[in-house]
Amino acid sequence: MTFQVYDTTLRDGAQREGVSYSVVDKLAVARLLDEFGVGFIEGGWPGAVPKDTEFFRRARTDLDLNHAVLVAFGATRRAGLGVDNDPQVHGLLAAETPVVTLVAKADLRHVQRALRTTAEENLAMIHDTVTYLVAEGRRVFVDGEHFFDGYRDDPTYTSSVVEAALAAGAERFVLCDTNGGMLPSQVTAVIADLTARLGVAPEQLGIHGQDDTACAVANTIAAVEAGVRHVQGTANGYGERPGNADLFAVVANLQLKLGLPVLPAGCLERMVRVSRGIADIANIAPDDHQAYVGAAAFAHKAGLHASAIKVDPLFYNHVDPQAVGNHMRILVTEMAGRASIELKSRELGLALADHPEALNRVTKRVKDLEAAGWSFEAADASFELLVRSELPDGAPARPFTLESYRILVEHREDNAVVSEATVKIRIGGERMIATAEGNGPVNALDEALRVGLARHYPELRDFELADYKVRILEGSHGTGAVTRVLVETADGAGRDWTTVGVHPNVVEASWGALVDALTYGLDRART
Ligand SMILES: CC(=O)SCCNC(=O)CCNC(=O)[C@H](O)C(C)(C)COP(=O)(O)OP(=O)(O)OC[C@H]1O[C@@H](n2cnc3c(N)ncnc32)[C@H](O)[C@@H]1OP(=O)(O)O
Ligand SMILES: CC(=O)C(=O)O
Repeated sequence: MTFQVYDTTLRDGAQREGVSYSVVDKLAVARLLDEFGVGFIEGGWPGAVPKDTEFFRRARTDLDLNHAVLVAFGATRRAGLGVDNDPQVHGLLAAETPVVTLVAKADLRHVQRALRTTAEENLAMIHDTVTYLVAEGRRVFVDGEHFFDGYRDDPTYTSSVVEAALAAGAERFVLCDTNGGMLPSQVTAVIADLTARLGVAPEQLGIHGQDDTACAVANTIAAVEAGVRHVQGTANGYGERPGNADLFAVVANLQLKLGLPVLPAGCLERMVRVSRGIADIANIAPDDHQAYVGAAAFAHKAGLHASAIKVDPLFYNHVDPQAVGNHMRILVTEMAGRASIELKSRELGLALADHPEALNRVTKRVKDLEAAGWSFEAADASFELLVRSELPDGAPARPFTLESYRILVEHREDNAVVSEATVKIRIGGERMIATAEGNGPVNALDEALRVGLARHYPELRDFELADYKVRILEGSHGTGAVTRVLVETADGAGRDWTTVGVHPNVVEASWGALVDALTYGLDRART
């Protein structure tokens, strides 16, 4: 039986608190998932959720899928109602998908107390709905809701649910850990017990894990190791409560650890792009620390790690980051040793390794500055200026020399608060005095500096202050508090860079970061 990778981002993933996709969003997510190479995209519950009904209607004309087929999700017929007369079942047919997934109760307690029906009627609901849809030409999967809890409480009844679904023509019966309470060893044991009890092949089963014990991915892998060949999950693990099994981690583990080629060739390398694309559409900030796809998934901070990575990157990476479309990064912080500094410099195109004395000096300066409050981890541009200042060619010269700056903050009668900055600078032999207003002292200072530099450096027109972060750091060893400012600057051509400044005075800390930002940006624009 072929391996089935089944995505439910658009149905179970949309059950995450705070997520609300438009139809256009859903279509865009489906395209990304198709690019990623999943076999099945569960688009939603047509007939129950109006947006999902519309999604399936639009999908017929607007989606041109290469790898995946669309799946409509819904429930078995209602208790006591003929399947022919159940509007919800009609909604599933009207979606015109080749596959339908039915959620069915697999725990007798739910049957009796939540559905308020009998054990037999639940089996009949499953039988009737599956046979009806199969007769209508649909491939049918059955999601056994609360399968594992039901099996623990009453394995005989829960097994009869599996049997009923498969006997009626379901292609796969999906074991759902709906409450997400399972552990991998328990999943393994239940699958062995169920398959022995029923004499079914594990390949006829699927797995759907919720992440309430933070074991959804592990449970999914355990199920595959027990023979299951259908895995369900969502992009980035989005889903109800803590979420679902993260399909990216599941698929990467299957391909890279278990050697199962579950995606078409070339698709795994798209994983980071697809993950971030879906995060954008869902309007959820990507989790930098997410396994495989996070920006920090292959970021190394400890000096000892970097020294081994210099010998072989795989000494501290569990896989080649490029296999999933990610890349390794070396972070320069107080925990850096010479190897980290050398690797980071190499990443920036600087041959520090050829200058061992300079390497020693940079390492010492980084450690001293970090101890004083600097942070180079996110400020590559300041780090580059520092390294270059120790190399024979030197750092780029500052575009001006400062005579002085002054800032006034004015609280006016109408309660408006306006800042005004004046900078006095020299460019070559020329003395410039420039004044500007801003909505805050740093904004005013930035504006005044640009006014002063504009005639000599017209490129500055395209630079903009994209982000500004301030952090007050507690003093240590008898020193007072200092302020760290990170400034992100963009050049309007898709490039941005970050610089850092530290000082007890927030304006002076900002000034340091601003001057680094302009020095770095102008040098890059002119070389
Ligand atoms: C584990 C999961 O995540 S499964 C996916 C769950 N997703 C959703 O619930 C999102 C979409 N849901 C909806 O839009 C609505 O809940 C609807 C349209 C499905 C149903 O809405 P309503 O008719 O107003 O019913 P309500 O939500 O209050 O209750 C669910 C009904 O479905 C019945 N039901 C629940 N599970 C099943 C099932 N597997 N098979 C058949 N009927 C079921 C319940 O018994 C209840 O029936 P009742 O109204 O006769 O008591
Ligand atoms: C079907 C499903 O989403 C669950 O049981 O968790």
